[in-house]
Amino acid sequence: MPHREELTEFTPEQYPPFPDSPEFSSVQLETISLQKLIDHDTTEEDRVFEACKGRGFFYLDLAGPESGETILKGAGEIAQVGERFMALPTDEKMRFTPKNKELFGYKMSGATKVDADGNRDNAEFFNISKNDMIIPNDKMLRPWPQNVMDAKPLFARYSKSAHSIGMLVMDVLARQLGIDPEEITSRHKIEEHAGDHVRITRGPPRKTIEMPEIQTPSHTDFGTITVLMNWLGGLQVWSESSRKLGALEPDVPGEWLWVKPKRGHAIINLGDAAVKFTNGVLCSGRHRVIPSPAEQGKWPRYSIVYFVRPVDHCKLKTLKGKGVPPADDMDEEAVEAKEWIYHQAKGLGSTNIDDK
Ligand SMILES: O=C(O)CCC(=O)C(=O)O
Ligand SMILES: [Fe+2]
Repeated sequence: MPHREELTEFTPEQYPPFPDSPEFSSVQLETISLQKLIDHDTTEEDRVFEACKGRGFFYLDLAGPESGETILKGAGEIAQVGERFMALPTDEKMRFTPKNKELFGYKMSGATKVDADGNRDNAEFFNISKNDMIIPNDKMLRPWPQNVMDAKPLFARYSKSAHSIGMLVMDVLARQLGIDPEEITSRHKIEEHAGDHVRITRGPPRKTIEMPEIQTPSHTDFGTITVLMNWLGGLQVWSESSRKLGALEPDVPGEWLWVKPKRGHAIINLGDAAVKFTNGVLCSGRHRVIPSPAEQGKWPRYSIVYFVRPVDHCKLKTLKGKGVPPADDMDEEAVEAKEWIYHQAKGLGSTNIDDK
């Protein structure tokens, strides 16, 4: 295994700050304290509810609780695992492409269409299944690269912490909406198989000042809630919130606004399953990733995402609650989460997922 000195790509201590220029207009997001949510601070609970009904994105201050510290420290350690994996030859990485209608494994750069003209993305990512990381090696459902196996306890710890943070927020939202919190917890049991994964993304340094490349195309996340850690700019959100699911391009007029990385904080955003559960009361914000701005663009960009998703065999439907407008699908047999996520991913132009 290479020594620490050989890791040269993920060097957050060297990154210049996000440019302070009106050219790079950024979005104002609320900052919520994880500690206050754990303490059931009602003002903080109201604030998180408002943020999730609005844009569906907020910063989460991770300082204090053990789960927060695990994410803070663990994200950097996972990025180092990612740097080692991304440095492997392409043939080696392609041994881990997704199978079985799942999104776990490696996606090479260019595997996703970014627009109707068929232009392609230019970031690679690797998705590591939560379930395989939290069970003994002989029970795992697929092979993993040696450097992921070497860091399995780290992935297990990270997945459990991110999942618990996501569930804490969802519990607050359920109570605010009068949804029985058990309807949410039973659909997100950590030990049950789900599409949850840690995603390590690497985007290459920017080629030109005009930055025409798209690292991750315009999308809303498919799952319930996402815990994102990044160190360089590049993430953008669409200025207007929209609750329509699926389209590649924003369907309401607006503009892309930068989301400044904030040290010590995760960026939390809701996904389409949260919209579905609440019949559109909660919002899954549309976002994309382009190369980092100005001087920051000289570095390859790493991000570490954890997607909390409903368990494979639960029903994806509107839940009952006094704050949830009734919907047609409330009492009928609904589609199962695994199938629903597969179709959402296909609809986004992913060509690297397979139904075999
Ligand atoms: O890299 C980022 O900052 C965001 C990535 C993202 O939106 C995703 O992987 O769904
Ligand atoms: Fe995303």
